[in-house]
Amino acid sequence: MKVLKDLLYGVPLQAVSGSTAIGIEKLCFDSREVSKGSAFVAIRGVAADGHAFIEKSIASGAVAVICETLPESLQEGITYVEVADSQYALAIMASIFYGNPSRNLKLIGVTGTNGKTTVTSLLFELFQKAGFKTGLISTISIKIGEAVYPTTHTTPDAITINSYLDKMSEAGVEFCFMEVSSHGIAQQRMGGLHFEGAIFTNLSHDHLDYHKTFAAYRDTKKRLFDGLPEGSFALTNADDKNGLYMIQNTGARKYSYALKTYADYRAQILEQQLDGQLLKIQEQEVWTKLIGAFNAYNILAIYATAHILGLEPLEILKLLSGLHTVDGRFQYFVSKQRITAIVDYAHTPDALKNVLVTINALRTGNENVITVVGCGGDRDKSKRPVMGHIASEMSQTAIFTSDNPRSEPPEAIIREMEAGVEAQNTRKVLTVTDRLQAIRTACKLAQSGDIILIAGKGHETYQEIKGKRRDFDDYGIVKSVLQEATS
Ligand SMILES: CC(=O)N[C@H]1[C@@H](OP(=O)(O)OP(=O)(O)OC[C@H]2O[C@@H](n3ccc(=O)[nH]c3=O)[C@H](O)[C@@H]2O)O[C@H](CO)[C@@H](O)[C@@H]1O[C@H](C)C(=O)N[C@@H](C)C(=O)N[C@H](CCC(=O)O)C(=O)O
Ligand SMILES: Nc1ncnc2c1ncn2[C@@H]1O[C@H](COP(=O)(O)OP(=O)(O)OP(=O)(O)O)[C@@H](O)[C@H]1O
Ligand SMILES: N[C@H](CCC[C@H](N)C(=O)O)C(=O)O
Ligand SMILES: [Mg+2]
Repeated sequence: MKVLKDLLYGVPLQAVSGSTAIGIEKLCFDSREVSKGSAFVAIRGVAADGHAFIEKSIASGAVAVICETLPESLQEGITYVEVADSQYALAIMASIFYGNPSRNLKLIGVTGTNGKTTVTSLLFELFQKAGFKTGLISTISIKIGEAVYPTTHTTPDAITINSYLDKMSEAGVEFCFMEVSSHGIAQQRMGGLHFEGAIFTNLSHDHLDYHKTFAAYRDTKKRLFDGLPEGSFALTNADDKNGLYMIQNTGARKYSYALKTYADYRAQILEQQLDGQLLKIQEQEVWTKLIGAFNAYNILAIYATAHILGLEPLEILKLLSGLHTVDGRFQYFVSKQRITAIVDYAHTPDALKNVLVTINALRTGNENVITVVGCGGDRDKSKRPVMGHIASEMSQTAIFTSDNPRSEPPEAIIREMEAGVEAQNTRKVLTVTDRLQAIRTACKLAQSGDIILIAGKGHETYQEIKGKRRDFDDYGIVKSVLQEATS
């Protein structure tokens, strides 16, 4: 059992009512999770205000309440702690509750609009293969060595993060690679963590529904680097126009990587084909199964990180060439009819453009590119016309369909995508609201040699419509449709 006053060490307090020398069995930020002996942290969120659930949490057994505003009437026998920032308090308390596990291993955070899952997952694979016990916290899953755990967020809440870091530390994990989303930073989910280093991939349009302006989104990402402890490292993409800005105020050791400009770590693309590309990294050639300029950046960031963390260049290059593509990231197969189907998690304008640039560079003649794409509901609406524009401009046929409409009418989302299509491209666009039918349509339209891109959902195994999730797997579906066509 933990003692409340120990959990509050380092949390700026505004007022305390009751004893802090009490035992705490469980730490919660959701009243529905509270049980006897819990400390309940009330958070003002986007949809609700945790302060409204203080009484409910006490009725469920909470013995301490941490909040930004004390309730008007205080209950006897309950300890109330007023803090300026509940989210920060939760993060610090969660770290202490689990014994500050981030200090028992080397934790490396990866942030940026695109490439976080790719970079963290491949660093995980590389360090495992190099013989280290390794951990991963990513959009797809959480891993501790060979053990795999499902996850709901790219960056989980502070309690979940610390509970997994604790498990990792118990299992003897030496390195943990973790995706750091802008929502995670804004909500201080990493508040009490000790980072060994952080990596910046790139910055482009996303999540403006939440951050409102691009500058606010950018500055949220920068906070990860501003907060790095002394002795840690900050690695940035010097080709990205915000790359140097990200690390300008950090106290960490600074490193950069780039394909175009001067940087500590440099790479060049020598050859490119569907099953891989040949890169030159720091004057050494290496073959990788991951294609596209965007993946050259990812591979270079991985090389630089492994080098900064002490691996030998030749060993890194050998391991890099053995890395597999990440689920749902440029995951492809070629059917018997010689149709190439690619499933990719491009759900931002920049990612969609990068993937289509890569695909178009693979065309040798008159092959058609058929893109099936939609945009998620209840999320950044301003990316919809931009993605509609890119898909119609860079494909011979674009089939606009549903992604995860969530609570929005799918047709309304598609209308917003259509608004970005230029007049000369409208004849290239088909609308098939049902994603399964859209994939079937693409398969029917494709001729031998053509390339089908199914973008936006990547590894996801569900589709969320009107708040309900049903099984859905882009890769499994396109594979079975194309195989049925030949059987
Ligand atoms: C908009 C957003 O990010 N919301 C996250 C946030 O919720 P919130 O604090 O706004 O929650 P809220 O529903 O307003 O409720 C406020 C408080 O009241 C509490 N409550 C609520 C109801 C109740 O009965 N009792 C109770 O105590 C809630 O637990 C909460 O503490 O904090 C929660 C706990 O950490 C998250 O689960 C939740 O993620 C929602 C589900 C979500 O969809 N988030 C997405 C957008 C997200 O975080 N995405 C990023 C990826 C972005 C990227 O790819 O770059 C991610 O890291 O996954
Ligand atoms: N370095 C990169 N630069 C630009 N685009 C990229 C890069 N790496 C991957 N992409 C594109 O972005 C998509 C998502 O990649 P990935 O899942 O690695 O990003 P992420 O940052 O983890 O995304 P999320 O914010 O959803 O967690 C890929 O499917 C690909 O289309
Ligand atoms: N990490 C992204 C995932 C979007 C994936 C897309 N398929 C959608 O549902 O919008 C986000 O939180 O916006
Ligand atoms: Mg991710």
